[in-house]
Amino acid sequence: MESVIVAIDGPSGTGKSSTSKAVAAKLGLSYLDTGAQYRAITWWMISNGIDVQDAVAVADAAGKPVIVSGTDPARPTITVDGVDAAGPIRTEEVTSKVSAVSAVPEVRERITELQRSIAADAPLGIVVEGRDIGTTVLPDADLKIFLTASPEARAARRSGELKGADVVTTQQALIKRDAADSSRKTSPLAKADDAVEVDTTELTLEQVIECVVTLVEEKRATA
Ligand SMILES: Nc1ncnc2c1ncn2[C@@H]1O[C@H](COP(=O)(O)OP(=O)(O)OP(=O)(O)O)[C@@H](O)[C@H]1O
Ligand SMILES: Nc1ccn([C@H]2C[C@H](O)[C@@H](COP(=O)(O)O)O2)c(=O)n1
Repeated sequence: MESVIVAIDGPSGTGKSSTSKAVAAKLGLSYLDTGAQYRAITWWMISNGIDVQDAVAVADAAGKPVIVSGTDPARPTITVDGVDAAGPIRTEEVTSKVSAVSAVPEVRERITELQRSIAADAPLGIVVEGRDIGTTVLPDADLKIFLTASPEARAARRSGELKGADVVTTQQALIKRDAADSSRKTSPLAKADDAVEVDTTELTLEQVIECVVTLVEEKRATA
């Protein structure tokens, strides 16, 4: 079967990771969480005492950490300089600083290059999820999906994950991060012109997965 490249973009909490992992597992494809890579470089900056608001310092250090992503959808991994970073990259501190670090062009250049080489090496194809995959990283992807959901639905999903987190505070934090990610100069969060938009507000995760699997199969059938 022909290799297939699927790009899944969208704001925070729309279901990109859950959907991408499940679709990749069902179709026997590799999986790449590009948000984890931006979180990993942010964690490295914090751990090395770099002021993330100092874009020049972040740019100067952007080439230093060695980031390795494992692409098995059943067990995605991420290491920084050989250290497992899966836990540390999910802290509140990293979440609050990742938009500043990922807005620095030198960071994006470095991570984009890494993403393209991982996608090119995937033997049967890959599902890559993020914010700029369809527009910038893989503009020739076979299928582009842009997931959306209302801020209320996204906040409710996230608060369910972060046990006991206040929904209003969670919603405000999501909106703030999306605004920063959408307004940066270099490859902002955006829907590609040829992406299929799927509003997940009223859909279960299983329905979204089924919808994307069908779109991939249709694409393959007409290729
Ligand atoms: N359609 C859905 N209905 C209900 N819950 C969902 C749906 N899609 C995802 N979820 C849940 O919402 C939460 C966030 O999903 P996920 O991490 O996949 O979103 P994301 O878009 O990758 O977010 P981020 O960009 O912030 O990493 C998870 O707990 C997931 O199980
Ligand atoms: N392709 C991407 C993926 C992610 N980012 C940045 C912006 C996000 O706020 C952050 C964390 O992503 P998440 O783990 O929430 O998916 O990483 C980006 O700029 N480009």
